[in-house]
Amino acid sequence: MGGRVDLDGNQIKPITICMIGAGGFIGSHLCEKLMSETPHKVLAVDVYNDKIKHLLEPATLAWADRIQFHRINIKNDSRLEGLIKMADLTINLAAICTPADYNTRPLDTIYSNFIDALPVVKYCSENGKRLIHFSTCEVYGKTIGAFLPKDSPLRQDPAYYVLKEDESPCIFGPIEKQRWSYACAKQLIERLIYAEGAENGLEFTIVRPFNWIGPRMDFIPGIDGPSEGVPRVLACFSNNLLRREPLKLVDGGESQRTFIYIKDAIEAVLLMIENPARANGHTFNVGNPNNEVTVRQLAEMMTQVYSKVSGESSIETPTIDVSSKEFYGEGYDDSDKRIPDMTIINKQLGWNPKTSLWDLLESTLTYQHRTYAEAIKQAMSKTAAN
Ligand SMILES: NC(=O)c1ccc[n+]([C@@H]2O[C@H](COP(=O)([O-])OP(=O)(O)OC[C@H]3O[C@@H](n4cnc5c(N)ncnc54)[C@H](O)[C@@H]3O)[C@@H](O)[C@H]2O)c1
Ligand SMILES: O=c1ccn([C@@H]2O[C@H](COP(=O)(O)OP(=O)(O)O[C@H]3OC[C@@H](O)[C@H](O)[C@H]3O)[C@@H](O)[C@H]2O)c(=O)[nH]1
Repeated sequence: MGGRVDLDGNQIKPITICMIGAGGFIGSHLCEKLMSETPHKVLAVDVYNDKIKHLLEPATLAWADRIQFHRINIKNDSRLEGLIKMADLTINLAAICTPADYNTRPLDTIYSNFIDALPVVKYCSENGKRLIHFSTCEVYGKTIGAFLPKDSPLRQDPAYYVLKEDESPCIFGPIEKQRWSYACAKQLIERLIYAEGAENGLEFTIVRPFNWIGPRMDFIPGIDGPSEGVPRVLACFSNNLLRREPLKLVDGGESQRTFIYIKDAIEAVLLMIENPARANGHTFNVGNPNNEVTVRQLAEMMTQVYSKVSGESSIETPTIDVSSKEFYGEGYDDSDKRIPDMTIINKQLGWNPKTSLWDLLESTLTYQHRTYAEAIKQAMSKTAAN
């Protein structure tokens, strides 16, 4: 670890990072990377720590003196400012960020993504601390192309769908489509952070993740999360595959997404952490434009990959269609297509994603099978016995 240098050839000095939401999917991978490959210290803040337990115990771990867990709900805990003051950099990951919540718990969603983030921004600004804030690709909303006639040739023109940090508009649906409560709250906190930078000199970086996926994402309903819970698509489809039930395609599975392997994305975050002069004042798309699929194609690929890694044949009817109203309830809406432009992150940090969709699904579904297959079998035989 000694002699590590940044992109400009300068020695990297160890820093202390206050990581809020460190116990979540992205936080757990970021903590792992920081512990295994850097000398930095982490003050890990979250209400849960199950996903980072392996980094906190036993006390004999090589990095034991570099990571500390603080069980804090940032909504109402006065210890937060002290931790931000102790750190050189704050990374805010805390949020409600599963689409099933946006239209069913819009108040919690808006409070979590805007109101609860306000003190974090304020403490960083007042104490002259650097902030890396996690926003989302959802701030772009729908593409301009989505409003063109279905047969318009302009739909093929990247100018109408590639999402650029410094050019693309943010296009949300009407207020009664509460799906956009999340995107809108994230957009406003981005604008506030930007304004703190412009008016009060806050040193900030905004990250817009484009569907990062991998091990430890969300939960498997009825195993390590509520049976009626609806996680993001990777965990929904994993759950269906593990239970040998059809994968549900919302509104025909026509929406398009680009998926990036969590480990590629974490490389980008580490570059931001260690190259402040290149990252400050910027908003970065972090995604993999080469991994675009429709949700239907994702379902088909996951079915094939799962069959390979589990050794089980796939079921006769691998997918079924379901309406968004049935699946998510009233007020759901969707982003049609999400291709990140990579110019800015490439220029500032020289970063590019590496892992193909097939490869990232193979390693992720191998993890899902190893972690959950036995527990699902037991849970299902218990239900059958009752
Ligand atoms: N995973 C993605 O592809 C993706 C895409 C776009 C944006 N993001 C953003 O990245 C961030 C992290 O996402 P993730 O996928 O790791 O989600 P996650 O739900 O796994 O992690 C969020 C963590 O924040 C914690 N948290 C929430 N509210 C808190 C509070 N009041 N006090 C303390 N801790 C709290 C949760 O307990 C959880 O561990 C979020 O801001 C999300 O909006 C993620
Ligand atoms: O079982 C399912 C689950 C989901 N889907 C569809 O799959 C697509 C992807 O769904 P996800 O649950 O991963 O969530 P989305 O990509 O819509 O939003 C995500 O984007 C970026 C982040 O800010 C959040 O993590 C989340 O809002 C959507 O079109 C959804 O309707 C299904 O067809 N079936």
